[in-house]
Amino acid sequence: MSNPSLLILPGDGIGPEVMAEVRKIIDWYGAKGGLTFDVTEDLVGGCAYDKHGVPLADATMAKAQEVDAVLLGAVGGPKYDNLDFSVKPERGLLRLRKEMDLFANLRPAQCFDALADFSSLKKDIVAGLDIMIVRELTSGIYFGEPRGIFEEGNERVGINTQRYTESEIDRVARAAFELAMKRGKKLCSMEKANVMESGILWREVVTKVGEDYPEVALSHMYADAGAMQLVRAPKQFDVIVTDNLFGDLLSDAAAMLTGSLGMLPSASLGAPMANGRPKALYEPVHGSAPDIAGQGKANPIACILSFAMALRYSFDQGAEADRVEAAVEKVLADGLRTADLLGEEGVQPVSTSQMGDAVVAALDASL
Ligand SMILES: NC(=O)C1=CN([C@@H]2O[C@H](COP(=O)(O)OP(=O)(O)OC[C@H]3O[C@@H](n4cnc5c(N)ncnc54)[C@H](O)[C@@H]3O)[C@@H](O)[C@H]2O)C=CC1
Ligand SMILES: CC(C)CC(=O)C(=O)O
Ligand SMILES: [Mg+2]
Repeated sequence: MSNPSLLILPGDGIGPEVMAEVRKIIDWYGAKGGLTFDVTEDLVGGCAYDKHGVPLADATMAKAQEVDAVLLGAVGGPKYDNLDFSVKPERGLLRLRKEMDLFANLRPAQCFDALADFSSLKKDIVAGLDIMIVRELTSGIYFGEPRGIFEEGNERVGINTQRYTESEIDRVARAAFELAMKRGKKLCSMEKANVMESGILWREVVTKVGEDYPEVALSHMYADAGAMQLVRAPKQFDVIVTDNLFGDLLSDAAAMLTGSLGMLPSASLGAPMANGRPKALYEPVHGSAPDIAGQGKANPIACILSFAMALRYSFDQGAEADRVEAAVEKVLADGLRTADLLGEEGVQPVSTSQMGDAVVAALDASL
């Protein structure tokens, strides 16, 4: 049987820095962990634009469609801010998500015990936190038409369109209910049905899908109140399902409950392939962090935990995913902190690479 295949797209800014640490873990699995992956690497984002004039070459897109899973670092940066929107680095990532049809973006926010003191919230509010945000990823306002900047009378108008079909809502709702069934059997759906027709339809369809999952306690919240509840009492939630834009915002906010944006992984999943596993792309929730890029300051844990999600969802290696997560937990419990996790007096930060090395050492110790 052939090895599982991985396409690695490090991208821009801190993307290559955090991905280098994931490569150490992939190498560790090849050498000692009994799992060998066929890895190919390619360009996405600004670096792809620099080489090909587009943020995602067709050949890279085709590779992404063929492999068992894609791992992505981050895209974008100030160098590309004034590019025409059609070739901006972020469009490369949007194209991957759309053409791979990765409609369910799983963004788990877990507060490791060692970081409970470091969260933006008080310790008792976040200790033991383990919630899952399911963000719809291939539709909504990031993709709806019409979009653009148009002339209207004697001024310009910027337009984006929030658009959801029933089937788009149905499939992401089902993914969220399935997850809720495996977790705490509680699902909260967030939209703005009070002011948006797409929100009204969202609520109707999620409620209908809920009839197929009578064991799951379904609730609905307006997304603005949901944002407030997320920082007031996050442990009231188990699984949250929401649209593309609200999910983008709520998951960055949830990251700070865990201590840092550098802690939040994600899995973007589509329909099952012939082998029964979903089409999938794994990436940290954070961006290319131009303010710290090239300085060895980036926290690689979000990217490492994204690889753990790949082990779980694409490679049927739940025990190995647990092993990687336990290794991360150990290095944090040992007191290692990248600069984004510093708060305590007198603690010296470790570099991106030292954090990756420590996780590999913890994997060694786990054998
Ligand atoms: N999935 C992706 O590739 C994403 C790309 N972006 C792009 O990234 C660029 C920068 O966007 P920003 O709004 O600054 O968001 P960002 O997520 O890159 O950074 C926000 C803040 O969090 C910090 N941060 C992020 N990741 C970190 C890590 N691993 N370790 C330590 N600190 C970390 C940064 O230093 C910065 O202060 C933009 O071009 C944006 O479009 C933004 C979000 C997601
Ligand atoms: C295309 C991305 C830059 C949008 C984003 O912030 C995200 O998906 O988290
Ligand atoms: Mg985002």
